[in-house]
Amino acid sequence: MEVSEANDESFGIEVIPAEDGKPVPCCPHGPTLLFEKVAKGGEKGRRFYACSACRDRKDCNFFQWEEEKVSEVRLLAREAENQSKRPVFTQQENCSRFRKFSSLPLDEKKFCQDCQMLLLPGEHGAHSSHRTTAVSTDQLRRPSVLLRPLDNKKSNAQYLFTDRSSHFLLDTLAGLGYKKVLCVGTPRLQELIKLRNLEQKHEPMKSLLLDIDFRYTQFYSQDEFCHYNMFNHHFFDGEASGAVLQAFLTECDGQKVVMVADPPFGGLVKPLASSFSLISHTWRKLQSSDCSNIDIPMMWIFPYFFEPRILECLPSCTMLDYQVDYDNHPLYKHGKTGRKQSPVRLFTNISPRDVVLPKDEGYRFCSVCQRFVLSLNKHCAKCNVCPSKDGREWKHCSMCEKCVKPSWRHCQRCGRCALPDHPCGQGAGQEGCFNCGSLEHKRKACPLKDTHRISHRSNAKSGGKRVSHRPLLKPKAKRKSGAARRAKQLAALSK
Ligand SMILES: C[S@@+](CC[C@H](N)C(=O)[O-])C[C@H]1O[C@@H](n2cnc3c(N)ncnc32)[C@H](O)[C@@H]1O
Ligand SMILES: [Zn+2]
Ligand SMILES: [Zn+2]
Ligand SMILES: [Zn+2]
Ligand SMILES: [Zn+2]
Ligand SMILES: [Zn+2]
Ligand SMILES: [Zn+2]
Repeated sequence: MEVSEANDESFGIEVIPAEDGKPVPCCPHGPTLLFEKVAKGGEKGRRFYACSACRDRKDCNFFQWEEEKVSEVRLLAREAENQSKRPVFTQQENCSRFRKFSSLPLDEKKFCQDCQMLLLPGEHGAHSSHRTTAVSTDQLRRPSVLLRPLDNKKSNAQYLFTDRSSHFLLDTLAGLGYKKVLCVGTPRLQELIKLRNLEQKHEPMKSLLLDIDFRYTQFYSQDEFCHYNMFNHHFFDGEASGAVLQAFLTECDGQKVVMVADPPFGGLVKPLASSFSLISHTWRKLQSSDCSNIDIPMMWIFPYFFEPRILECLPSCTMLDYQVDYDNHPLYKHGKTGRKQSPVRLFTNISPRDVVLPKDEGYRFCSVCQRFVLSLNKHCAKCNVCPSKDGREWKHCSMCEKCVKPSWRHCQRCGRCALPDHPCGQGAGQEGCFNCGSLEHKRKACPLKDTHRISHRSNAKSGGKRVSHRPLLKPKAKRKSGAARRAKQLAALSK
C-alpha cells in the first residue's frame, strides 16, 4: 500500500530492536537506538547507534558503530557531556522556585523570554538586558501560551492543539468516564485539565505530563510532570519518575486511566509503539483484575498516512476520522489561512463507536462500520467500509476492486487507478514522492533520497567519510522552507 511508505523506517534505515541485556550507549537523551541501513534489494548495511530523539546532528551528534570499541577516555568525555546537558535546576528546585514565584506581588513576577524561565527577584539584574515580560496569574496557569513553542522542524516542533481540538479530546475522555489522563507530549491537554479543575464545574481529573521539554518543570510539581523521552521510554530523573508513573497508573477507587500521546510527526513509529507498549505493560501489572491481554486505553495522535505502520505495531487500534488541528501549524489548522483539512487523526484502542464525533462539524455515525465518520466519507457497499482517509469522498473502482481518491482515474495501461498525469507505464508516481514532493517518482526512487538524510561525521573507522544517518523531513541544503515543502507533500498527497 503506497501510504505505508510515509514513514521513516522505509527510507532505508531501520530501527533494530535492542537485544536483551546488551548494553546500549547513551547520549544526553538517554539510551541510543540501533539503526541499520538497508540497501536496494534488501541487502543489510552496517549498524550504528544514534540519538533516539534528535533528527538533526546539530541537536545531538551521537554516533557509534555497533561493533566499535570506545576508549575509556572517550567514555568519560561522553559521560561528562551528558551530565553537562542536564537542566540547570532539579525538579525539586524548580518546585520550590515556583512556590516562591507564585507568592510574589504581581509587579515582581517576570518571565525571561530569552532564557524561557520564570525569574525570582534576585535574578532580575542578571537578565536586565534580556527581553522580559510580566506574568499574570492566568498566564502562570497557561505555560503552553507563555513558553515559545519549540520550532525545530526536524526534531521537535511543538504544535499546540486549538481550543476546538483540546476541548473535544477532554470532553470525550471525561464523557467516557476517565478520571486520569497520562499526557505524553500533550502539554496543552494537561493545562486544560488543570484549568477545568479550577472551575469546579466538572468532576476533577488528574493528569501527568511526560515530555522532553523540561521548561515545563518550572510550572508543575513532581507528580504532575516527568522529563521523559518517548522514543526510548527514558526518564531523565530515573527511578523517582518511574515511581511517579507507577503511582499515576494505579487505578484506585475506580479512577480509570487513559493515555493521550501526540508525538512529533517525523517520529519513528516502531520506537514510539514500543514505548507505549511499555507504559501499557506497567499499567497492566498494576491492575487488580486479570487484564493479561488488555492494553491501557490510548489515543495516539498522528497523520493518517502512518495508519498502516501504526496498525502493524498496535493492531488493536483503529484510526478515527476526527481531524485534529493546531494553533501554530501553517497547514494543519482550520480556517482561511490554513489547509482546511488537517491530515492528523486519532488512533485509538477505545471502541470507535464510543468516541462520538461532533455532528455540527460534519461527522455522522455509520451503523455498518460502527464508527463516526466524516459525512463525505460514504459507506461503500462493495468494500463494506467507509473508505476515505483524507476526508474527501472516495469512489469505487470496479477494476481495482477498491475505493480510490476522487482525483484518480483507472489507467488501462498501468492496470490500476492513478492521477491522470501519472508517469504512465512506469508503475510509480501515484502519490508522489514523500522525500522531495515530486509527483514523478515514489520515495524509494527519489534521486535526492540520500542527500535528505542527516550525515554524521563518524570517527576513525569511517575514514572521515560522511556517514548517512537518519532520514530527515528536510534535506540539508537548497531546500524550500519546511512549511513550503510540507505544503507540496500534502498537495501531492491530496491529489
Ligand atoms: C506535536 S507536539 C504536541 C503538542 C500537543 N498537540 C499539545 O497541544 O499539547 C509534540 C510534543 O511532544 C514533545 N516531544 C518531542 N519530542 C519528544 C520526545 N522525544 N519525548 C517526549 N516528548 C517529546 C514536545 O515537547 C511537544 O510537547
Ligand atoms: Zn541525543
Ligand atoms: Zn534571560
Ligand atoms: Zn461505513
Ligand atoms: Zn469501494
Ligand atoms: Zn482502478
Ligand atoms: Zn498509466
